[in-house]
Amino acid sequence: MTPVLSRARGDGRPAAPVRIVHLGLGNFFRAHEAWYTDRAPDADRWGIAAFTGRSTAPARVLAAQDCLYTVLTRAADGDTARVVGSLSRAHSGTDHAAWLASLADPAVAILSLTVTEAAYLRSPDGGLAADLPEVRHDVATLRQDLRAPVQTVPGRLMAGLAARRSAAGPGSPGVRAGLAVLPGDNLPGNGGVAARVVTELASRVDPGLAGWIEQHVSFVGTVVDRITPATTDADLEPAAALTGRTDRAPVVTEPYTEWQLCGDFPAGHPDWAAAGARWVDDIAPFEDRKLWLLNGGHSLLAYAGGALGHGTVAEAVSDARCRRWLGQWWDEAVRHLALPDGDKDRYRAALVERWRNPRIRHRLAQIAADGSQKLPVRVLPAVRAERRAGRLPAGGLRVLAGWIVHLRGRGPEVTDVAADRFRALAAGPPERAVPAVLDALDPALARDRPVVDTTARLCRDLEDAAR
Ligand SMILES: NC(=O)c1ccc[n+]([C@@H]2O[C@H](COP(=O)([O-])OP(=O)(O)OC[C@H]3O[C@@H](n4cnc5c(N)ncnc54)[C@H](O)[C@@H]3O)[C@@H](O)[C@H]2O)c1
Ligand SMILES: O=P(O)(O)OC[C@@H](O)[C@@H](O)[C@H](O)[C@H](O)CO
Repeated sequence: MTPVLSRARGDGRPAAPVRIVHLGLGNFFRAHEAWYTDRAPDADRWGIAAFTGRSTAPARVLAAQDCLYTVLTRAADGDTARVVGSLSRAHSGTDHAAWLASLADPAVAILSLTVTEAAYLRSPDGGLAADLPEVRHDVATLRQDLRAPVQTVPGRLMAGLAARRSAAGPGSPGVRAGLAVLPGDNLPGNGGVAARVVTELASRVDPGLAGWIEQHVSFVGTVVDRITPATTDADLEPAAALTGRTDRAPVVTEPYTEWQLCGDFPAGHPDWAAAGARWVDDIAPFEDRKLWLLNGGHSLLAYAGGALGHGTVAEAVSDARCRRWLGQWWDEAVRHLALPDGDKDRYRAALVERWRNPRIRHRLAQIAADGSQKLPVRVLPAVRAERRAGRLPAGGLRVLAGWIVHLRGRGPEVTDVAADRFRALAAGPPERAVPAVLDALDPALARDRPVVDTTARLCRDLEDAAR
């Protein structure tokens, strides 16, 4: 029988001392930040302690193989494998004591997270959604006891930072406080978003902590790019064939990868630049390029392609109708991207190649989730910019129409933090549903007659094409 991955047998690298604590032990983190860390020349000094969201299974499976796992880089013509050893510890998210202790450790320099867009719990104005029951629960709990288990991501971050402040307090003068928070979710200004929800929560619980965070914690903005679909059982065998080891938790990803970072690391960081990451002074153009062209394009394929009956990105992008719609959306979006034309053209061409890779099975259902959180950042900025320029952007409106058709029951099943509200708004004839959904996304769009009429027409066209 093929032996299980094991450091004692010489697989991966020896576990490095923990200097990074990560929340969200998902596939993307393992194919991206942990992979860059493993490839950094100073990897032997930067171990990661990673915590799951809520489930205990990923931590258990990884711990049983010494926290080692295989990254299968899947090109159109074959796989290559790398055993990644940068995870030094894997914890269940339910182990709150370990979370607090890890962040109190003065050797820890970075708190990173990949928790999905929805988990930041933002209100429509971008601040913390303080009225949500789970946020109210965390505020009440933390006011009583800063070490008590909490439910939300902002609550967990705040509790961890409170533990760090206690460890660095006057009683422990030698303890270094400085820490960088490093989000890896697909949100514009993700560093600022994380800073805002955590500080707003802290202000409600312990205003002194909010001030301490401002003084000691830096929030780094990032753009992350590497298509990483959910692993299936069919991926276990190729991983074992390439490494000669049994791995119950391999990750499949594409060869293409990018990582832009912008911000300070008060207590240092691995030499990620040597592994291919790039530090930039202005991250906004890279965010727009990634979120509008890739993620916005993905959403178009998920909703419009899903309505046509496609199940994966590769299937949808092979459909000439979807490719025409993509081109239309991209032509609109790139007019508002502050990057050289050559860069935009290269990114577009690369995207089509990346998505055509038939060996990456990226399910449209995975991408379709949480449209209510994603469309406002992936599609609406370019739609608004086109309207300001006096144009009617049918490509962008088709993404919105696709989502409305999806909410009305076409394509993948609806999974959304606000599913009930948006499904109810999207019910009934398109003439009523379209302005109702647009109004919830942005009231100005619902007041814009040509936008409403065009979106309703695109909805009807898609529903006809889906029949
Ligand atoms: N998969 C990709 O191609 C990709 C690429 C770029 C960025 N991302 C970003 O990474 C995120 C995760 O993607 P993934 O592919 O790893 O998904 P995944 O399903 O493998 O992992 C999601 C992770 O988020 C955690 N999580 C979800 N809700 C949470 C909550 N309320 N509290 C704490 N943790 C929570 C889960 O526990 C899990 O660890 C995406 O939502 C996206 O923002 C993904
Ligand atoms: O993971 P999400 O839901 O933010 O978005 C789905 C995909 O568009 C996304 O995961 C991309 O694959 C990724 O952003 C590529 O870098």
